[in-house]
Amino acid sequence: MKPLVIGIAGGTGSGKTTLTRELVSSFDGRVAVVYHDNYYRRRDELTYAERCDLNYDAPEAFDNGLLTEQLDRLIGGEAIECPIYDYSDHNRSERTELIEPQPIVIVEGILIFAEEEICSRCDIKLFVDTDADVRILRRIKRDVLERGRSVESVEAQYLQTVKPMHELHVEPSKRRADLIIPEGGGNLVALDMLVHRVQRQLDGALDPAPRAGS
Ligand SMILES: Nc1ncnc2c1ncn2[C@@H]1O[C@H](COP(=O)(O)OP(=O)(O)O)[C@@H](O)[C@H]1O
Ligand SMILES: O=c1ccn([C@@H]2O[C@H](COP(=O)(O)O)[C@@H](O)[C@H]2O)c(=O)[nH]1
Repeated sequence: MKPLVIGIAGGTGSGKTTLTRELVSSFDGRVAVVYHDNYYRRRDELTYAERCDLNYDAPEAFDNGLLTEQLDRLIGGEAIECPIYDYSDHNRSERTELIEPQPIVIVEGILIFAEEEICSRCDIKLFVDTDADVRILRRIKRDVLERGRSVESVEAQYLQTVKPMHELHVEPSKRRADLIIPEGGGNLVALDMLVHRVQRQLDGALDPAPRAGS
């Protein structure tokens, strides 16, 4: 049977990964996760300083051809060797990760609904909605502690690219979502409803992607 593909989008720091982890633990062993971030383009031709100045919040920053090709293979029941991205180096690492096919495939990333070819492959589209001030506070903390950045660099990047690209690409893509979840994985009511819905689809009690009026 074709796996159920769940897309999880939302701004940086909104809580996408937290929601993804909640779903993975709710459907233990039955979920494959594909992070759009792992498909940032390889930029070996640039120096580290040049890579620091790139715009990582526009759709062109990603190798969407590779993502859709690998996603289709996963949906078709094949394992994939997914690239692994190194945020500290602003480049794709040499390592890959084996992802086995599962009944549920989660695709997560800030811009997945801004890309028709990814959006159209998602049976359930979730958008995690969190206020911008909360997101930037979380991002400063995470980027300094986990991604090797200074507070000054996070501030500069946020004002130069992250915020304008969020307003141009991420926020409008919210319209394509089936469900908007305030605060993502911290929203226990939404999580509970979502888990029940996914379970019913796995049980075959619902059409794969039912639409109003259909
Ligand atoms: N509902 C929440 N309440 C408090 N902190 C949260 C909540 N959701 C996520 N966080 C924290 O915010 C940070 C960013 O969350 P994460 O899920 O990684 O966001 P994203 O994947 O959208 O960038 C993490 O440190 C996470 O623990
Ligand atoms: O080299 C890079 C690649 C990406 N980023 C930033 O990452 C976020 C997306 O990750 P979230 O986990 O959704 O926050 C995006 O806003 C990019 O700006 C980076 O800083 N450097």
